[in-house]
Amino acid sequence: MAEYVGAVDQGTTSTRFMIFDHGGNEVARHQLEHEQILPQAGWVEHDPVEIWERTRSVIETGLGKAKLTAEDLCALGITNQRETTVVWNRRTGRPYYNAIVWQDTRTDRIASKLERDGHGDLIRERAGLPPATYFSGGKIQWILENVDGVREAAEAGDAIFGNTDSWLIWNLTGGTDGGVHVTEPTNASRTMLMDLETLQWDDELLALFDIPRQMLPEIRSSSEPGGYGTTRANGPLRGEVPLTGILGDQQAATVGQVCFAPGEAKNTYGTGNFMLLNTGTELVRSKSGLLTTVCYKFGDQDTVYALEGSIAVTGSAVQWLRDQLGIISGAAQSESLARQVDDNGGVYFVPAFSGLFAPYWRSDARGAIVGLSRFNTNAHLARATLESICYQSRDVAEAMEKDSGVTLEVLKVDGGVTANELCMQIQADVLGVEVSRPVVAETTALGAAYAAGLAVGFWNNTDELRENWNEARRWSPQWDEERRQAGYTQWKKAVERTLDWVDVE
Ligand SMILES: Nc1ncnc2c1ncn2[C@@H]1O[C@H](COP(=O)(O)OP(=O)(O)O)[C@@H](O)[C@H]1O
Ligand SMILES: O=P(O)(O)OC[C@H](O)CO
Repeated sequence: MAEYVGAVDQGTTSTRFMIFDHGGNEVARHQLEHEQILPQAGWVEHDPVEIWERTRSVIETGLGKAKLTAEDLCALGITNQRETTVVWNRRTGRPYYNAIVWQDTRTDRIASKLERDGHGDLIRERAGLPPATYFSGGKIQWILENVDGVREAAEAGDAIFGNTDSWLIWNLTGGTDGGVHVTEPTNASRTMLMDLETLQWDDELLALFDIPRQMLPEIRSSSEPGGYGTTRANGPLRGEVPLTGILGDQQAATVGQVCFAPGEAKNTYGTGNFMLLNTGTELVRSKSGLLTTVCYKFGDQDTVYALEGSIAVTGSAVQWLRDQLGIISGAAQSESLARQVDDNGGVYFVPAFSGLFAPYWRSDARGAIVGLSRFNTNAHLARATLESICYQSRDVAEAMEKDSGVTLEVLKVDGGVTANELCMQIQADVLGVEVSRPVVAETTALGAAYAAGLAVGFWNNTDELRENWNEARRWSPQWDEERRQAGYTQWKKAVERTLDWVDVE
């Protein structure tokens, strides 16, 4: 009997392969970054061929590090950056264009026209999303309209779309030689093209973007007992392993954090931040700027939904301090620099590089550093950057409490930024709630492994998974209410200053 489950986590900045045992413990991992292609302001692309090559490499090396073979894996799960759009030719296997990444804002005119033409309410009602550059629908439309030959090929059934889950599964299952073209509801719910209730592509939504239905992958479940397909013996695993789980990365982290009960929430701190609250089988429509999304759909069980607060720029603001400003040499130094001061010295930084996502949804916003005086130093800017991560999280937490009626008592956290102890302390202070980080911080890959392992009976049910979760570290609020409120009031003023900056009409 195979004793392990494998998971590929295809993220915004890197691709990881991880192997877990039955206790949810990490057995091996390998990770490789890929290039961030920034052709002009607001555009962000990835090379899909590079992503597939990195995926092959991390699987081969990860398996080698663990001294395991395909026979040791009972199943393979995939989790991925959501929304990022790949269109490729099913006969040649070649992408027509680079992947257009979720952060890319080139479709701002498409999104604002949808609202202007009065289609916003239909999209909000049926897909659970506001018209925004973030989601895949506009990105597919942009490729159809701007890349030669794609529309004809799409109508002929040759040009097909996928998020990176579909792209990798198609390649892992044989590519041009019988690759399967599938996805599942957590990814599909981020396209603006799926009906949240039927979990099927919706013709009325497809018509708004003029997207031929035959481009789209088949929507299966997130944990598929029969499997979507098996890996090929000539592929990176050198053997046939059933592919049985797919989850968008933020939903995977929710599963990895075992938020299986309504009212349980997690916040993942990576390139951006994503707070998800499990709302059970009830579809809660947000009135406060959150997204309604599918949390997971395991086999033929009822669909579980979530409310999500998506924040575009958090960890990537720390990267900006390193790469564009050069005031730190590595992400971890943001902590030591910020610790040189006791507070932000009056400085607030709103990193609205891609406009503002939840709960504002303002593509006309751009970044601002406000409150500067001659007294301020790099240390204040580093501190303001960490605070911006925490204040943006408070914005979405407030919206979540309003929409759901749930009061957050403890926030489960994960992701790269949670290595920053100061940032997590500020988070507890800004929210006024306990913040808790688990022992296995790689909750995204773990969630994909859980989805895959549940499908093949490696784990019997979600109760068994709960037993694998253990707390590693907890931060308690230290600020008094007056300081908390004063800081948040200033933050809201700073956000106001970023709005209505670019003309998207
Ligand atoms: N010690 C740290 N302090 C602050 N930010 C950090 C730290 N370590 C990593 N990061 C940030 O975390 C992000 C990477 O986290 P990760 O969870 O790997 O992201 P993703 O899955 O989005 O690629 C980067 O944006 C990086 O700047
Ligand atoms: O790859 P991450 O961790 O930055 O997550 C990206 C999100 O899925 C975008 O919606």
